[in-house]
Amino acid sequence: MVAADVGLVAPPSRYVLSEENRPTTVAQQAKLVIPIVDASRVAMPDDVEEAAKLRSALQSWGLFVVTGHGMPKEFLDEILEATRKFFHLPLEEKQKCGNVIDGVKFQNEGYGIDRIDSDEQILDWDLLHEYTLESGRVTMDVLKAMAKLLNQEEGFFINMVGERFKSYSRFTYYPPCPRPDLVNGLKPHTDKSVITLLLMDKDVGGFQVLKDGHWVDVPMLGNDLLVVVGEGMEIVSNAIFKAPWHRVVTSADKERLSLAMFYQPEPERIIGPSGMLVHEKRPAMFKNSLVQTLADGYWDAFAAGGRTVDFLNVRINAEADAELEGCAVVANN
Ligand SMILES: O=C(O)CCC(=O)C(=O)O
Ligand SMILES: [Fe+2]
Repeated sequence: MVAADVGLVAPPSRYVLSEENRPTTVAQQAKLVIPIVDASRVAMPDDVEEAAKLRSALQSWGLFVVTGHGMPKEFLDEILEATRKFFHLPLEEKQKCGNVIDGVKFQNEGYGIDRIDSDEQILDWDLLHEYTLESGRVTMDVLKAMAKLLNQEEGFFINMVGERFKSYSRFTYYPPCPRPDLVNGLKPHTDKSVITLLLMDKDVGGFQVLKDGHWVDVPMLGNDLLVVVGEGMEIVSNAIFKAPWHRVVTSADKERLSLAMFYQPEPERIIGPSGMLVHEKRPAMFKNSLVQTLADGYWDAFAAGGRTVDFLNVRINAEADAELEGCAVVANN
């Protein structure tokens, strides 16, 4: 690109990050391999080897690639294709299902910045419904396996968050950006969910996770999904499982899609560290909070570039944030 072109294709200035917050070259790629867990194996009661992989993935990353989830390639392709079709509709069509009512009131469902959902007519309801069921099954298996890692009965986390706990789907479209070095696709954040299950674009990468103070690329996963621990899990597990910081960087010439399913506790529940995981050597790391309060605080925390537990002063003990020490990118954001 010649210098004169840069001005023409540069992103609008309000998207351009200050120098210290720009996506930097990703470090230490060669030595790092994102952990992989087989969902069908981890659901087996006696698969000690797979349970050990899950433990190590959670301890060192807070996320992992999930294989063996049983969803056929054609099914996942169909979902991504329907999502793409929706985002390619003219703006007026997409705005018919906008997430702002009467130009003011922001609602959870709809098309818009930050919170994006599907138009059921385009991304047909049956398809999304089936995906919700399938991904719910995978998530339940993961939650059961996580409970067993802590020597608790299978339903430990599921009961804590409530059997009616909710899944929100968020479809995100990242247009190509001529200067990926200057902007975020999605800024650094932790999820507020208990668990997030992510179906990512098969052709365009961009997801990065903060590991030991460095941003690390999560490669494209094909038919595999990504499980990400959220702040809800961090709270109920008394910070034994921690929510990783992650972000998305853009591509100069390709659009990117993702579909995130966020599993969240029933809004009227109070959540806090489980009594089973609080003891003399490990006091409670968080106060109890109403789920709805955490949910409401999330977007303010996101806007401020922080975590909900910190933004709402839910954290009692600083230990849970050790990973972030020395990371200017997030601290300054
Ligand atoms: O688009 C992605 O791959 C990640 C999305 C994400 O992290 C989120 O929606 O919370
Ligand atoms: Fe996220």
